[in-house]
Amino acid sequence: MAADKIENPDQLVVSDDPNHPANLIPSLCAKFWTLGWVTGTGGGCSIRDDDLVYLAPSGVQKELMKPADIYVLSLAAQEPTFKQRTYIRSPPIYKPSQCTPLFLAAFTRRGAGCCIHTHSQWAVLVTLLLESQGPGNDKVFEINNIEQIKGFGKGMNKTGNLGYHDTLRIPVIENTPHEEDLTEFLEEAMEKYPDTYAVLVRRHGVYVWGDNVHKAKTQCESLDYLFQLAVEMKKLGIPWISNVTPVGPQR
Ligand SMILES: CSC[C@@H](O)[C@@H](O)C(=O)COP(=O)(O)O
Ligand SMILES: [Zn+2]
Repeated sequence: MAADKIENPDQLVVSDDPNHPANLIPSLCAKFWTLGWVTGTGGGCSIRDDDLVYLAPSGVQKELMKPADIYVLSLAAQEPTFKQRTYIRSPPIYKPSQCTPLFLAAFTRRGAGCCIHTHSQWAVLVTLLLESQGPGNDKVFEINNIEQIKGFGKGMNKTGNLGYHDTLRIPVIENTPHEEDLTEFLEEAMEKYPDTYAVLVRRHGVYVWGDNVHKAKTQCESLDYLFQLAVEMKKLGIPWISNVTPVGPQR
């Protein structure tokens, strides 16, 4: 529905459907909280339904959010740079998530339907391990020959998922004092790694997106599994990249 045709914006966040974005954001964040992804108000999640983007408020306990707390904006109604954002629906007592411009980058530059931001300690530890490998800004997490890599799509406009022997690459960007200043770095990483579905933020966490909620969640869970595994592998002195020879028919 066109944004200017919406008569009662509050109705945008009222639905009996558990899969409605205004219900899903709170229920997903409650699940993510149990994984340590969105504790202490950090992290979050946003969902796009066609032109409408559903967002959480800033600085709230993300696991306790209610549908009535959700912001809604129309992508078409924004000015081209997305710097001055207007909302169709704003809950009275909050500000929108500081992660909003980063979520919007995933929606507009990648056509994503959902973007998840976690403060998972595994993600942070991976950035610290990469940092300890020496100076240089061009850090990338790389891993291959692990079954869970199959949880990732091959990339934008590509069909199918990565294979067991493929190398998964996740770029790392620098953290900034203000969340929205990360946007420029995130967009640069998206351009440099056109097939990536995630970007790590040094000493902060990770942004993961997908074509829809199911894919974003699958990729975020797969990545967290791989980050944890990678930390344990490092402790055991096992490299993240191995030259296992493929066996069986290659398809
Ligand atoms: C614990 S403060 C974390 C924030 O600075 C930010 O990184 C974050 O993840 C959440 O921002 P928010 O504006 O609450 O949605
Ligand atoms: Zn954050």
